[in-house]
Formats: sequence, structure tokens, C-alpha cells
Amino acid sequence: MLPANRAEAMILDLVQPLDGKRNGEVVTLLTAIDRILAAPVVSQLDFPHWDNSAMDGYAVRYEDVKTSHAEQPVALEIVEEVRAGQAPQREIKPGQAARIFTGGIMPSGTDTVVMQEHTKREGDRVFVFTAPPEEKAFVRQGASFYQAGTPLLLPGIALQPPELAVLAAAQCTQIKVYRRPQVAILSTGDELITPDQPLQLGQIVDSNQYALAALVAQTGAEPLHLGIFPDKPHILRRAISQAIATADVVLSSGGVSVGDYDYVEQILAELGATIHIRAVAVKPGKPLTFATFPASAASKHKPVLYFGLPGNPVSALVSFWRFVQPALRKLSGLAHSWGPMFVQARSQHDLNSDGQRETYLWGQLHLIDGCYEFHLADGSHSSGNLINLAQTNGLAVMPIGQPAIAKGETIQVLQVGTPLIPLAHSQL
Ligand SMILES: Nc1nc2c(c(=O)[nH]1)N[C@H]1C(S)=C(S)[C@@H](COP(=O)(O)OP(=O)(O)OC[C@H]3O[C@@H](n4cnc5c(N)ncnc54)[C@H](O)[C@@H]3O)O[C@H]1N2
Ligand code: MOO
Ligand SMILES: [Mg+2]
Repeated sequence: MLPANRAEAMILDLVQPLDGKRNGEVVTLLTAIDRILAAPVVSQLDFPHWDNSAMDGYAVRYEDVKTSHAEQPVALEIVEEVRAGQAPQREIKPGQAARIFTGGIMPSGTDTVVMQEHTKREGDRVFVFTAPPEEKAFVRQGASFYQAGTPLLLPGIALQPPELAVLAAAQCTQIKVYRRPQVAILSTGDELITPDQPLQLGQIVDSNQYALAALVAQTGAEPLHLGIFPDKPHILRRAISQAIATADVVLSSGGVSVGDYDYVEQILAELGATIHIRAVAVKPGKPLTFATFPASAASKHKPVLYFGLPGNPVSALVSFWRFVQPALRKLSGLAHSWGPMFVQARSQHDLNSDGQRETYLWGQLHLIDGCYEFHLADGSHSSGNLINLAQTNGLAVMPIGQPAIAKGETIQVLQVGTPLIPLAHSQL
């Protein structure tokens, strides 16, 4: 059986990022958060736009103040006042200074700012008391942060608050980002009902649809809920054909094991998919099917990735976190950081597996006083038990051939879900 890291590498190799030229859309600054930049941003403005003061104080000529010190202050005549937003009106000559405020443009003739605290003002005169300030002190030189015409932001980055500030400052109000990948989600199984239907003997509520749709949205892609399909090959074939015509990625759950009513793989083959992965040596999540459809009329001329996730609720989620999420990140145009995020944590419990497959045990990851701790979820770690999956934000990874990890030992944990809030022991 394929080891998990081989499966991950194979999947990522087969994922081609969306082509930013053909798959871009324009968003505004207020809707750009978390979107992925699809084209380089180049500004025609320098940053700072002009030499300006970093302090409230006096703009002076360095030559005039270079000998000043506390016992022998230099006196200068104040001939100008420059507030932020105002253009200076006159040139500052030897022996003169301009009152200036933070952000004010340096008047011509000046090259240095003396902060207010180092001066004393008497009428139209200012006494500079400090030891000589450094030449050009407290001047933010025009173009010293960024030169117009050079790359400001590169494509493939996720837009976060700092990037939005940069874009706003550069007056980029229309931002070209990758469109969100469309991800069709379908649940397979005669036994499945929706959460609002009355439960009859033997039936199971389709929980995967909701968890997967939320995971897709959390990853920045757009979930398309296709619903529940029975284990009838002709109905399932039609649903899968529609899904590949509509979406960039299809996620089905169920029907990928060896049972008589597990039809997904057979239908994928009939529809012309190339099946790359049939099973992975992980627990839960062994019967993962990964297939690709080339761009064709049937797929509306775009390549399609197909993940046939196992039906067991925990298996479906674990397979998503471990294999689907990195693939979606790469597809979405992100230039890097697609991979699953593993951290080293100290286990707070003895952990056990059968040692046969790489085993994921779910629980909570805490970051306490700068160190990660893993707390195993109570109760059954059966892939059919989704109840103790609530509050999971970490999956401890038990490697093949290592069936026991003692409490206190370090273990690799796959971080999933929302970012951790660091705590101190004193806050527990
Ligand atoms: N003889 C073998 N049997 C099984 C094997 C095996 O290797 N040999 N593998 C087991 C493993 S491991 C898994 S995982 C499951 C995967 O099964 P399928 O992907 O074929 O899924 P189904 O058989 O359709 O359903 C399994 C289980 O999950 C429930 N289910 C299905 N869909 C949903 C949904 N949308 N929401 C909630 N629950 C769902 C379904 O009712 C079943 O109970 O196969 C093992 N068998
Ligand atoms: O691989 Mo299954 O997901 O162990 O239950
Ligand atoms: Mg089955």
C-alpha cells in the first residue's frame, strides 16, 4: 500500500495551479481578504512619496546645527511651518529652520530634523540643545522604502491585512485575484438521509456533506452541494459526469471500498479518468481514490481532480485534511505553503496503534508557554465515531512500525482547523 507521504507527493505533482491569466477575477480592497493575488502589483508611486519628517520638531540644515550641544545651543530663525498634507512654500536658508510635524514634507534647503524635545522655542527663534543630531536624522527619504516601477507584491500570495494596507497605500483599488476553485461535493449511499429527514431503521444522516463543504470553504474554495446519491451505478454515473462538467475538483464520500455496492472506482474508469491512487497506508482513510480527468468536452475543457473519500465520517475528514487541503491550496494559485502543517508536540497520554498503517489519533493541540501539547480525545478512535471529533484541532501521527508512544514523549501532530491561541500555564 502507498505510504502517506508518497500519496501526498503524487497528488501534489498532479495538481496544476489554476492559470492566473484565464482564471482571474477582480475584487475590491474590502473583499480581497484571504484571496490569492493572480498578477504582480507594480506601483507608479515611490514610498515614501517625498522626503518627510518622522518627528514633530524642526527641519534644519545640518551644516547649521552640527556644532550644537547643551551648553552652546544653536539659534535658528523659524521662517516656515509645514504640517502633514501641506506643501512647503519657501526655501530654508542658512541660519533658518522650519517648524515641521510628523509626515510634513521637508522644505528645500533642509536635510535634517531635530525633534521638538531637544529644542527650546522663543518667539520666532528655536534653540537646538542636543549634541549634533546625525545628518539626515528623522528624515524619511523619498523612495527609500520602495522605488516606483519595481515589483511591489508578487502573485501567489494570500492577501492578509498587511498586504491590504500596502495595496491601499499604492491606490490599487481593483485587485486581480485567482477565482476560487469550484469543488463539487456528493455523498453516496442508499442509507443516507439529510439531517431534516425522519430517521428510519438502518439509515445514517449525511454528515460528510456538511463537514466537507465547510472544510472546502475554510480552504478558500467554493463548495457546490450536489447532495446524496444512491448506490445505483447509472444514477451515480450521471451525478459524477455532471460534477466533472461543473467543478475543478470533485469530492465524493463513500463507495470506495471493496463492498458489492462500492461503485465509485468502476464509474471513474468508465468515464475515462486516470486512477492514480486506490488505497493509502493510513488509518483512518485507507480506501482513498484519487483520479484525474484531462481537459475534454466532458469536463468543459478544464482538467478535473477527483477525490473519492471513504464514507466513514472520520476517514472522510482525515483524508481531506491530509490530502485534499494541500491539493486545493496548490490549485488555488498559492505559490507555496500548500503542505500539511506538522508540529512537534509532547503527548499528554499514552498513544497506541496497530503499527500497520500510519495512524492518526485525533485530539486537541495546545500551545502552552511556547510548547505544543497533544491531548488525545476521550472515547473510541473508530473511524465511524464522529462524536469525539468535536473540538479536534490536531491529529497525532503514529508512524508505521511504532505502535506505542508513551505519555511525555514527543510526537508529530498535524495541525488542522483554526489557528491556535497560545496560552500560559497560569491561564489554564
Ligand atoms: N472487506 C473490507 N471492508 C472494508 C474495508 C476493507 O479494506 N475491506 N475498508 C474499511 C474502511 S478502512 C473504510 S474507511 C470503509 C470505507 O468504505 P466506503 O468508502 O466504501 O464507504 P461506504 O461503505 O459507503 O460507507 C462506510 C460507512 O460510512 C457511512 N457513511 C457513508 N457516507 C456517509 C456520509 N455522507 N455521512 C455519514 N456517514 C456516511 C456509511 O453509512 C457506512 O457506515 O470501508 C471499510 N470496509
Ligand atoms: O481507513 Mo478506514 O478509514 O480505517 O476506517
Ligand atoms: Mg463500502
